[in-house]
Amino acid sequence: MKDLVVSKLRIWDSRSGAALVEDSSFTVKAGKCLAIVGESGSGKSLTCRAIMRLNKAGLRQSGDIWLGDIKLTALTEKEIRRIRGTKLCLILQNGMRAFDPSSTIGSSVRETLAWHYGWSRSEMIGKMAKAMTAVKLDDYLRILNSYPHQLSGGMLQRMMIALAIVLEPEVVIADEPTTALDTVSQFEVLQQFALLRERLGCTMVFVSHDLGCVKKLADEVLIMKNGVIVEKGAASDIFHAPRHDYTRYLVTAKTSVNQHFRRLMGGDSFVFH
Ligand SMILES: Nc1ncnc2c1ncn2[C@@H]1O[C@H](COP(=O)(O)OP(=O)(O)OP(=O)(O)O)[C@@H](O)[C@H]1O
Repeated sequence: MKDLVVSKLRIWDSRSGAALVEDSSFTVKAGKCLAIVGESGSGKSLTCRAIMRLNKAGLRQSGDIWLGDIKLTALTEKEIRRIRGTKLCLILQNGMRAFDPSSTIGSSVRETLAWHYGWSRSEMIGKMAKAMTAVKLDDYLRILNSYPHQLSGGMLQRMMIALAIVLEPEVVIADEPTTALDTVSQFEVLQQFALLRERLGCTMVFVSHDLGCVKKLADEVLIMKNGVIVEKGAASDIFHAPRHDYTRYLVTAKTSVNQHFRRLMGGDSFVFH
């Protein structure tokens, strides 16, 4: 396992020249989970996509990104494509957009796995069945034969986690993977992320608006505002001794929402700490 190092990342719109992410530097130690938190439009997704080298053509980026001794920003398109999936895996907010809507889940998965590994069809199904059982997708044949629109958002997210289990990447980047889900599915998917980390020992970058999720998963937290990192540090410090006004605002806002909810529900048991 290797550290993921982002050094002086800058992203801008090549047409307008507008800076979207400015001088962003951070390290995710091997096996640790970094949460990126910030309001809408603060540059969280662009940062994740820059690591994957998946930002749109109209955007430019400078700065270096390393995974151990591999300089991701210097790889050719062919080389980075090999690394996506095997070493880096991106899990998106909307499972519907991750799978081809005109193919069954099984054929999308087979295509991804065949691209990376020379497994036979039965080997692939065997591995996926095991991984799907691990994320509580029990009726695996029915699910593999379904189209994305026939599955719920929570099932599609768990399907992506199952795929990550099979691909065993070194780094999992999850861009708001629970935002589009109802509260029960959010809780279940979050549990699966915790298990994924335990199982693979992978490094994780987890983008979330939800400080409850962040508290559950993250070792380190990075707070972004208007394309700039305003604070970074150990999760416990961010929650208990935030230094920046904006971080204090986020933490206080969460605490007051929780207190309000607690008063409404008449106790602690419903609050997601
Ligand atoms: N392809 C693009 N071309 C131009 N500007 C873009 C492009 N993609 C994103 N942006 C802009 O870059 C800024 C950061 O976007 P980004 O998607 O990283 O925000 P975010 O923090 O992930 O927000 P959210 O929580 O809403 O997903 C926003 O102002 C957005 O409008």
